[in-house]
Amino acid sequence: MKIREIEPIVLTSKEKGSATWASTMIIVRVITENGAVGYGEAVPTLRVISVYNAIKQVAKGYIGKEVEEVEKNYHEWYKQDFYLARSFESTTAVSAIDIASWDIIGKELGAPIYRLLGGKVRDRIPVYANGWYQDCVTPEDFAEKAKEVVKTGYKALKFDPFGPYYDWIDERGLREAEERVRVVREAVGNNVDILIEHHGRFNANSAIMIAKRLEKYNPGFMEEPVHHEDIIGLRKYRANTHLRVALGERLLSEKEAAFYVEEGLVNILQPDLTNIGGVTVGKSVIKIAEANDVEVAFHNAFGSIQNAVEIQLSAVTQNLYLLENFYDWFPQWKRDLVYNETPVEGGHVKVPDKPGIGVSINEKIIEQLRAEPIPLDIIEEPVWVVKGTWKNYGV
Ligand SMILES: O=C(O)[C@H](O)[C@@H](O)[C@H](O)[C@H](O)CO
Ligand SMILES: [Mg+2]
Repeated sequence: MKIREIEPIVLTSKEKGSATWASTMIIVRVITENGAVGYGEAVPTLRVISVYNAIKQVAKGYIGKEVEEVEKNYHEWYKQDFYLARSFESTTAVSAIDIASWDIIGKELGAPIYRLLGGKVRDRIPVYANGWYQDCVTPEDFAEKAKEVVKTGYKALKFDPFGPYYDWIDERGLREAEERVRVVREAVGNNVDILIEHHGRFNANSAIMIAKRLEKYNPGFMEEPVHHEDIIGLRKYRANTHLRVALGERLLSEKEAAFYVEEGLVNILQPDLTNIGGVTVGKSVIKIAEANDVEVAFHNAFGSIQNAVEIQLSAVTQNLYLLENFYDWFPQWKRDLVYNETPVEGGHVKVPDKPGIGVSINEKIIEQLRAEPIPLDIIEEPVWVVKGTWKNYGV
């Protein structure tokens, strides 16, 4: 089936997400010559306009191609683009089109993606909570909300306890971060995994000081402890702490993921199907991790189509640690977009059996919330921060 049309669509609403960049979704609708329709999702961040335009450019390479030939189509674009693995805009565009292609293939064959990839190894996906700590500043704020989260059945939660500290941290920052983590540990008990998000913003020395302060609370992992491209710093960090490192949300290709895994720089890999190359690249990255005793916890911070396809891949991942989950902190419209077909129950999501990405798309929501891509305003609290945890801090 030849691809006839590829349409990028920006969705946004007055009802916002828990982080600024999560308030918008960029989705892609792929239509074949015989009228089959599939959906994918791309990453918004601060680059809504450039991603929207990148999808239009990448589409030129996919229109007229056989939708089933996902491997060939990916490599054809890799060859054309030249800078593919260096361009987030291009890889997220390819990823979204690839996801939509798999959606179409699954729908044509009447099979969910997990069946096309060898079948599921589990029926329910264990998830961890993120996005739950909006407006938390004091240790008590964090403890109170953490208690509510575990009450609903979550066995793991992630948060960033470092407020507006950036690049380096001082004694006050260390003490306050420790206090937040200490009270959360006390609030949730010892059977819940506490996952520490650094958002890739510290130099190695500060990250090492943080690790030493927090190790007594047994964090499940330390995520992106140093700046993304600081491989020297990451090596230094690895040499100075035994804590497990999680990273992967900014990896843009199979080779890049292989490098981190094979160099022993990561314990828990967090590939994001919406920018690493979709299902086509994602399925082999899982295998690279598995062969090297690295667990997988897909990065899943944007929208309900990303969530749906990552549930499918989590179902086939033997070495799955957890799937990230914002679902309970999504604005309602994101749940409505997939008819709320993937709710979290008792810290798990049931793997849906519908074909393709496993959920149906509510076209009415698309028509209601479709928006022009516009530049986002730059405000003090960066787009990746869970709202209200930075600007109210008072440094
Ligand atoms: O691991 C993650 O989920 C990412 O680092 C981010 O996507 C943020 O957590 C999100 O922006 C909320 O702050
Ligand atoms: Mg992260």
